Amino acid sequence: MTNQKFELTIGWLYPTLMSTYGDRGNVIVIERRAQWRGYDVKVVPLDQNSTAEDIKSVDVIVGGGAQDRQQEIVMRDLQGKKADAMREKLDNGTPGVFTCGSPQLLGHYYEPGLGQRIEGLGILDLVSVHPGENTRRCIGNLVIEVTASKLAKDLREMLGGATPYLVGFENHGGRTKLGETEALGKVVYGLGNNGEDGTEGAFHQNAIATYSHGPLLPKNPVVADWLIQTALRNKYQEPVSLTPLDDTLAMQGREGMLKRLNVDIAKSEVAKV
Ligand SMILES: NC(=O)CC[C@H](N)C(=O)O
Repeated sequence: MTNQKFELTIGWLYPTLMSTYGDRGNVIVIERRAQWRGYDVKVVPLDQNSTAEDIKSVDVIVGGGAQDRQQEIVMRDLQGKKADAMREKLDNGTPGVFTCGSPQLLGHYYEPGLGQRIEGLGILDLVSVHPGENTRRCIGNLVIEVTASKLAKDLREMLGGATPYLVGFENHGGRTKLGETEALGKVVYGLGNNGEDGTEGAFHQNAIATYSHGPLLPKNPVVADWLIQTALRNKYQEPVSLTPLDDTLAMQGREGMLKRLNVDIAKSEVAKV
């Protein structure tokens, strides 16, 4: 089979409500990296005008960060059949990347600094609470080592045996505590889920949840390729290997950031910020 046959549909959650923090970059990176390899790509907004069928039709899902007010509007819309469709997709291994406000909504609930608790979809076993408007926001560069076992193994393989580190930028008031859901990784620099237990993000089947904006994928193109590869394998039920792309600039950017943060990834110790 030639690459030309592959078609990839990206579902983008609430583009106008959940793009406050630049996570649109994740959609662009998946789209471009798939196009550069000759695949046909469609980007489908999954929002107030969409149905549960639209959610079911996509191969990979991207959800960005949002402010508390927008999260509430999204959760009111994402009910009933749409919620069921999201649950079914993620439980069955549709890959996705969900940043900050999105994972808060995929958990059991999010308690904003002001106002009522927002019930989540409960797909991820986690809860998020904003400790109040007068508390410090978690803002700054973030470096994590991916520890979620399946993802860590795949990324390590794709990186030729190197330890998978992700570089990003966090900006959140909410603190997340994980239940049974596996963490995405451990914090090497920054605060992560709550600034206390050293965990960052969550991983469920093939869904990546993270506090890392940046956006995440331009800074960590290997994750974009993992999402594309997983989506195509699921869809076509056959092994898919992606043509390598020249990521020299992204790699230089990562090196520069690690140097600036004084993170020695060889030691992988939790750095204090
Ligand atoms: N960056 C975000 O998505 C912020 C999400 C959330 N409202 C918080 O401040 O925790």
